[in-house]
Amino acid sequence: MESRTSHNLFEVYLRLRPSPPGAPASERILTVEAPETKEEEAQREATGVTHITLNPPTDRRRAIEKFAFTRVFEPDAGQLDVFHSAGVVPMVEGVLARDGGDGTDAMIATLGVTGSGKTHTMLGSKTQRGLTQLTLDVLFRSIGLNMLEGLDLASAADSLQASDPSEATLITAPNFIDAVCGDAPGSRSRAATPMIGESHNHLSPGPARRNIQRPSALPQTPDVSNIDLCCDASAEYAVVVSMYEVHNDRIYDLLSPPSRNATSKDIRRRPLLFKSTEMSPDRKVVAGLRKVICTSFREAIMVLEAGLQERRVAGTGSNSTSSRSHGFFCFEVKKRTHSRRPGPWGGSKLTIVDLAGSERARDAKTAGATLVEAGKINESLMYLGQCLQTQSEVGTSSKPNIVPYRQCKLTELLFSNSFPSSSSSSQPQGPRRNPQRGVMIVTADPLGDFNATSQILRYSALAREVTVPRIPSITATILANAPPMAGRPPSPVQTHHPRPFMPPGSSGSYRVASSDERATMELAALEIARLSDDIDHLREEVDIQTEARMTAEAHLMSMEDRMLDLEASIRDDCATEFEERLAIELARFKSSLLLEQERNDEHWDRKVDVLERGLGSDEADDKENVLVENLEEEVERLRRENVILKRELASRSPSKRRPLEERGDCASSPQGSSTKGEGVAQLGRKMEKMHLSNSNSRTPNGASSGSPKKLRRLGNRKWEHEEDADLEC
Ligand SMILES: Nc1ncnc2c1ncn2[C@@H]1O[C@H](COP(=O)(O)OP(=O)(O)OP(=O)(O)O)[C@@H](O)[C@H]1O
Repeated sequence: MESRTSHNLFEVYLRLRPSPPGAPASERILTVEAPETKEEEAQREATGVTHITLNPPTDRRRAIEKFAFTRVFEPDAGQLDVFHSAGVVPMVEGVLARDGGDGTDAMIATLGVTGSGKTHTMLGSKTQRGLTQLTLDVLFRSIGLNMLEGLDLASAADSLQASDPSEATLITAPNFIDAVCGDAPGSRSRAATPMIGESHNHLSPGPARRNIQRPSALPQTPDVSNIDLCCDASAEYAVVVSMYEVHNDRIYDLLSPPSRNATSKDIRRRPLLFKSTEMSPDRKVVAGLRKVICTSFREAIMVLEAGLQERRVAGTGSNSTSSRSHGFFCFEVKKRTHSRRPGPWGGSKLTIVDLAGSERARDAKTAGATLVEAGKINESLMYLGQCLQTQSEVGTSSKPNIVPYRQCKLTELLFSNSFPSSSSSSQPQGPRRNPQRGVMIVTADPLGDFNATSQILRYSALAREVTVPRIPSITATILANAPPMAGRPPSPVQTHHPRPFMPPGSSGSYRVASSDERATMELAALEIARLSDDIDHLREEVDIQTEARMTAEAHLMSMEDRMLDLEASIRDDCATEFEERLAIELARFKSSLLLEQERNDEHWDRKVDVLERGLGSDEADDKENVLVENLEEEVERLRRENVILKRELASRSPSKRRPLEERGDCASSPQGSSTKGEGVAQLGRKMEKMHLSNSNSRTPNGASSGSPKKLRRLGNRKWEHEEDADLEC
């Protein structure tokens, strides 16, 4: 079996946890086999142990499997052994990029069954440092004097914030620590989670959160002060820490306090988005995190402790050590040229991942929400397993290997930086980043659950071989039915190691049987062997089917959850759209109502106009009527005057009695044959005519030659003269 290493995704190491003292060695399911040849021994000295054997429990008839890893750490391996042998130091060197440039991202992750030692490996214990502390110690020590100083921090914070592509809120470590530690004044108040894109002064204390205790003494062992790496001498550095967890396929910030719902007063954590940014279109980032700028190892450890506490409390509601979520601890090593006019910030990041432990729902006896949670964890680990298996199949498969890492948040976060970034069309000049270097430390308990351990090993091993197929122990079966041999206890070896079928009688230790009996026994043995084979087959089938059913159930649960989410979002969308449309329709209705009102008003205005105009024409008619009345009055008056004049004429001398006839009556009767009666009637008509012509030809000053007043004022001489003329006629 060839163990092969991958340079693209992860180097996979297996770490066996020590067994409790007094545990029976016979129950060990994982063993490291001793080298059988000198060559094997030499190779082991050079590379260390690379294979592990998985022995099924004795009550099961399953094949013995052998798994290959980059290296297997036996139970006695300490934290420092793992730190050195897993190649953490070269990874830190890659992140520091001493020869200039941005460096290479690094990721160290642990994978294993619950209780197998993942957290112990990554975070250590009260007395021992884990890989995280050791790595950070080396990192900060190596940066040394090139670390940004306190005085420069204020100005650097702004530029760090500006260069961050993840819409994060940056805060300095002293302020963050003051806000989260129980001894900080005013730290008891809980402020809201900053919104995405929201920023506040990174020098002011950020919102307070759960109170944590300042650790009085941090573990000092193992000591890594002898490891001294070089950093880029021409650069100044800052370390930006962010922490988040993946729980039920959602990402939550561990450095932001949960916000309190305004209405229900519930404390809620807002899930974050994992999205592409303009600055790095082909690389995704977790958007909206809170990040803390640390300039010393101690600060980084304090921030780490705060995030871990949040993870414990938020994940389980208690300070339980069991990880119910996948924890991501990111240390972005920012660097820029160290000169009077510093250049832009670049750098790379080191991510430490403490994955949740896989657990068999049947064995863990979980129920309800915890079962769903366990289902989600198992589902995400199954997807991770698929990705890792793709890596192990690279050498054996002729098909192009596409890592299916987009199936869940966990694998997206773990693998999205594992491939070289292609410069996008929008940024053709953009820097081309190296794929991250990844180390996966698989932890296993040699005394742990066989099925769970077997599944994890199958997922993660670089290669696998079924080395010793277990043949049913036919002889043992037959011998078990045979009468015990006198004076000799049955050997335990017989139950563990297959032996070829020995026909009774070939050895003196068996009783001599007749040929018939032998033939029957041989047939029986063959039948038993066949049945045992069938049973083995069926058992394996059942195991596979059970595993598949559990996976399907977990998948179903997650799908149901997604459906609910989808339904909720569709409902939200529908409600929003309905409200928008309602608002539009209301606005339209209001505007048409206004228009209608305006039209009505206009209509009424026009009606009023018509009415007014109608009333105006009536007035004109009235004026005409008044004029007619005036004329009638005038005629009446003239008639009266006429009567008066007639009376006057009648009272005058007979020689002067026909003055009016002189003025026109003679014209109407040129023959002079008109009678006296006709003359009087004509006079009346003349008078009316005269009056009308007077009224028509009235001069502006009111003077008229034919005015009756003037007529009245005519002197006697005139009348006489006129009368004379009449007479002449
Ligand atoms: N290599 C080791 N040396 C000493 N003790 C260990 C080692 N590995 C694990 N342990 C102990 O085993 C216990 C369980 O380990 P740990 O909490 O690290 O498991 P885990 O895999 O992180 O579990 P979970 O998935 O539930 O978080 C702890 O008490 C730890 O101290």
